[in-house]
Amino acid sequence: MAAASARVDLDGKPIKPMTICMIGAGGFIGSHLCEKVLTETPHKILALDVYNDKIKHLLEGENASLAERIQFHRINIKHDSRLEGLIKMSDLVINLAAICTPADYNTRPLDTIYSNFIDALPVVKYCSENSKRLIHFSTCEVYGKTIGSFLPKDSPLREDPAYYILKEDESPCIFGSIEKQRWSYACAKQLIERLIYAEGAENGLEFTIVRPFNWIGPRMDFIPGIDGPSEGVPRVLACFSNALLRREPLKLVDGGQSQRTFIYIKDAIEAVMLMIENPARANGHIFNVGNPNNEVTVRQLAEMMSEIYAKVSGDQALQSPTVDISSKEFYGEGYDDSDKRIPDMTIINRQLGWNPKTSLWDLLESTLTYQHRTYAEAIKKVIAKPTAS
Ligand SMILES: NC(=O)c1ccc[n+]([C@@H]2O[C@H](COP(=O)([O-])OP(=O)(O)OC[C@H]3O[C@@H](n4cnc5c(N)ncnc54)[C@H](O)[C@@H]3O)[C@@H](O)[C@H]2O)c1
Ligand SMILES: O=C(O)[C@H]1O[C@H](OP(=O)(O)OP(=O)(O)OC[C@H]2O[C@@H](n3ccc(=O)[nH]c3=O)[C@H](O)[C@@H]2O)[C@H](O)[C@@H](O)[C@@H]1O
Repeated sequence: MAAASARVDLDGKPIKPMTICMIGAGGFIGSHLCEKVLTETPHKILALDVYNDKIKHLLEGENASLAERIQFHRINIKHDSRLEGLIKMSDLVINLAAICTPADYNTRPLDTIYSNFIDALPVVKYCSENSKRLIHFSTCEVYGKTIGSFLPKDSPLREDPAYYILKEDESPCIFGSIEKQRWSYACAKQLIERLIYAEGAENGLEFTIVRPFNWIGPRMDFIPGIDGPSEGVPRVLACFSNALLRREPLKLVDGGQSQRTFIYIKDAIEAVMLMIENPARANGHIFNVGNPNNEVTVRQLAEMMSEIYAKVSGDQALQSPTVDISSKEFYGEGYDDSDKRIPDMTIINRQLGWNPKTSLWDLLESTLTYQHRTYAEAIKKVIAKPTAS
């Protein structure tokens, strides 16, 4: 009889230890997933990435029992013959590798399309040929714009959830015209989803597709000039954190009217763990993973972050905490935006019984505490440095 403490899945069946090939393990989501897998399960990780700074604390053996279950392979999946061998050694493949910062979609559309579609192809192929289960990270951006956004501004139908809630098995994918190169990312992600789905239908590939809705938290992206390029433009959490740390106004693109639902990375990782350990319930499904209760406009996000940062840093908020900027000036030609993103949670609830827990205020408070602790001193030094005359 199994020990009372044996790990069991949602159907009460014991979970066997597995080897997970995690591609893109050195990124934001990968670093949190590695931490969770190592600290709470007996599974092993083959961690593939070109960088490992965000998982160094796991690799360097501060805790030897964790470090012995993770093996880092510095691999660029664009061109490395070791990829198939590592996939063959695994029970499960998780693919997180991608270019996924909006500033790149319209300025580096070729790299974006190659990264999100072409470079993912061999991963799908090796999984299919070697009968390996695949969890692939897509994006909520595959929904593009809401149907409601095409209605007249004063239409009462805009208030009807049927016109804006995003459902995995019903909502269409609505992108802008080809010259709006913003959609290069969403379109590449959509095509790789379709290919994975077809591999499942025609060749029996066991797959799960994850559509994250703005997961945020510690270790997301970089702070320009500190642990990333000075001219780099990360996603909104890091852009706003950078401005707060430097005591500069937060830039609101096109007035900050777009709406997003933000979810705490730690809540989202719980959902991924359920997918990993419940293949019978997760295979063949596409899952929205987001927090429908945490909706704000980008302007509201900026105001909330300014208030919370003042609290955690002890510094007074700026008199004018935000400034408007056009999308053309901020991102360049070809930018476009998703108007509103609220995930429908029916499928993930039914299959995995998962729900997000953390409020926007709480997740911003813990994330901004981390940002302040990690970066405030470094920023002070950079600002104090005399510039060459
Ligand atoms: N964070 C979110 O809220 C979010 C939302 C929607 C979708 N996603 C998707 O989730 C995945 C992970 O996102 P993230 O936020 O952790 O991004 P990230 O940029 O922090 O992580 C991606 C990692 O993949 C690695 N990588 C990229 N190309 C590679 C290559 N050719 N070979 C090896 N490694 C490579 C990068 O070095 C990086 O460490 C992406 O596919 C992204 O599109 C994330
Ligand atoms: O996170 C997600 O779910 C997906 O959405 C993101 O796209 P987006 O939400 O548009 O990217 P952010 O950089 O986080 O921007 C959010 C909003 O803030 C705005 N913004 C961004 C930065 C800034 O300084 N100011 C500002 O107003 C943007 O224009 C946008 O409307 C990225 O495409 C991916 O990481 C991911 O696939």
